[in-house]
Amino acid sequence: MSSDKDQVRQVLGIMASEVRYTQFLKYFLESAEQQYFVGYRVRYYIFTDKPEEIPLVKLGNERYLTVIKVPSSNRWQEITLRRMEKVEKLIESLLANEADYVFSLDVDTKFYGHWGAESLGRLVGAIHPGYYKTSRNQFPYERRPESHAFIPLEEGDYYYGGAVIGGLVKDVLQLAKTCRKQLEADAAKSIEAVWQEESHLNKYFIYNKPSKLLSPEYLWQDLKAKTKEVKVIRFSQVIKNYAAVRPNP
Ligand SMILES: CC(=O)N[C@H]1[C@@H](OP(=O)(O)OP(=O)(O)OC[C@H]2O[C@@H](n3ccc(=O)[nH]c3=O)[C@H](O)[C@@H]2O)O[C@H](CO)[C@H](O)[C@@H]1O
Ligand SMILES: [Mn+2]
Repeated sequence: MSSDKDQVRQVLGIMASEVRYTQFLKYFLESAEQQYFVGYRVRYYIFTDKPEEIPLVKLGNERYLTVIKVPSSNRWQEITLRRMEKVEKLIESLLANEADYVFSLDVDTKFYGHWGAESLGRLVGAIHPGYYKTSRNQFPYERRPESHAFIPLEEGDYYYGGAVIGGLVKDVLQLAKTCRKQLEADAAKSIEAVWQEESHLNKYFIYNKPSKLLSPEYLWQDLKAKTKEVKVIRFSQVIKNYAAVRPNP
């Protein structure tokens, strides 16, 4: 696959920023302008219940931002659960003919280092920074057989973070659609997977393996101590006061 700049029509970042998460957007966008696909056509899509709180950030040449208003939720689990549905709808309604690649990203994050074409692939996942040293039977996969996200102890390759999902628009659509259906099937049985959409993502990746794995360089957490093995941190979750930013405990 060539990822030459002229052959990539557009790369997109999709993120949810609901309830009090708009406060993270200024740093997210400012740092993305410095690091994320610089030199490519990029369009950010931001889902929010508070469009008036989206900060004005100066965007570079051929970089655009679209705000999509969504209803408010009272449960943070609801917000993350519905990300798959948002990604699916957005790709179906807008992106199919507009872009080649898409990434869904958490907004409570900052870019500290270059993130470019080396991250592109048909289907892209990132290894969760909390579990790259953990053995498989300790991964926080959904372990209740009643859930569609269920993974038995002897299955699975890695534990992937829900904060970074990417790939070709067509492949990300397939992922989002499948996970959305599984989430709905669980909801119909009144079961919510232990890590919501992240649990379903992990299940999907067992049977539909990512063609590219991003190391925890691409998904770090500011609160984690620096380690010898991860030398460059490119994208990292900021430290947040969960009680202050989420709508419920
Ligand atoms: C590092 C990583 O992989 N983090 C994942 C993890 O915890 P996190 O603690 O990172 O979850 P989180 O609170 O950041 O929520 C995920 C994302 O949902 C959005 N949001 C959430 C709550 C809210 O009130 N408003 C709002 O806009 C926002 O874009 C946020 O970045 O587990 C979540 C599922 O449970 C997601 O899979 C996250 O991606
Ligand atoms: Mn997050």
